Amino acid sequence: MMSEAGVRVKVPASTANLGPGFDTLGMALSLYAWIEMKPAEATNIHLYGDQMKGIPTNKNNLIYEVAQSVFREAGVSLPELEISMYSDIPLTRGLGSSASAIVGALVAANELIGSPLDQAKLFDMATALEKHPDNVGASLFGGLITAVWDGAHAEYLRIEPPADLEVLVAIPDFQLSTSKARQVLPEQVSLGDAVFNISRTSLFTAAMASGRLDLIRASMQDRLHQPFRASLVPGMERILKEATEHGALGAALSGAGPTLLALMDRRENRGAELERFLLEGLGEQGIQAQTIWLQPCTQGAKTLTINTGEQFIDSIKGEVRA
Ligand SMILES: Nc1ncnc2c1ncn2[C@@H]1O[C@H](COP(=O)(O)OP(=O)(O)O)[C@@H](O)[C@H]1O
Ligand SMILES: N[C@@H](CCOP(=O)(O)O)C(=O)O
Repeated sequence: MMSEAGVRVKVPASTANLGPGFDTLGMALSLYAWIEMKPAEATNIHLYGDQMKGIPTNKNNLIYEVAQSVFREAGVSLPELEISMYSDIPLTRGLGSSASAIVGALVAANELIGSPLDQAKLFDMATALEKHPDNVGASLFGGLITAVWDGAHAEYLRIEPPADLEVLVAIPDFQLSTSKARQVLPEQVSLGDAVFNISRTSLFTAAMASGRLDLIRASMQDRLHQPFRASLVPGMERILKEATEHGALGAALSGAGPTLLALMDRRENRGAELERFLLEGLGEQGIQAQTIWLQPCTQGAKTLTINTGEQFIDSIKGEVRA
């Protein structure tokens, strides 16, 4: 049944790959976007927050287009929508902004028309749009996910991240689109490098599933994408190599970058040292960055209650970062 009052969805950011798990591993993070969607007489798109600059507010908007793909799939016609969105997820920095927008739009549009599509269908649609299941899986299901995609269907397993895991991200002040960061990757890799990554991804996944934070250092290593992307993020190579000497359990390029991510055990008391190391490592290369401490987010995209008369932006004020 159609929800005339509209629906509101909160969706987490995500970090993909976690080093070795290229296009496979993703983890939801405690940084969020909110999307509200209502049936309307004419389409109107309101975007709030500094992160939304430059995003179209007409029917070319990704949220609108994704919503229409849900309606098409469900055989429903709903061409005019009122959409509001606020996001704390920086665009084009490797924190899954496009995945969270896609997942938020899929979940909101589906809920708006009475949820005819199940989660598995939404995951397939999200992966087909994003082209890899890692970010969208994390934003949809929360926690750490390991996923496979055969071009039509995605399968995943969700792992509860260890409770003591903390995440530090250093977000450089420049954008790097995922498509540009994929263009530098080789078409073929050696058997040795494939084995290197399979073994680390397997160990990392098993370590996370069993709470063995001590195994992150050995397993958060990659030869498939980070070495090729290093030239796009000056300072990254040294930071990834030396972060464990400054309190990190391990470090990686977040998604396709340029954000760098370090995992830490919250019982360690070396957060300030690690933060300084990341900022100095980038600063030496002339790159300004913002650091944010985050937690793994255990919940995926969720629908929120809309109270009568409550304005979208007022309703989320207490929760946004800025
Ligand atoms: N809320 C949104 N509405 C419309 N487009 C968005 C939204 N969020 C992200 N995008 C699109 O996704 C692009 C970023 O995707 P990508 O290069 O994969 O980086 P990332 O997902 O790591 O932020 C943006 O440049 C923009 O075109
Ligand atoms: N596996 C992808 C992940 C891209 O993540 P994003 O957050 O940068 O969009 C890749 O490494 O290309």
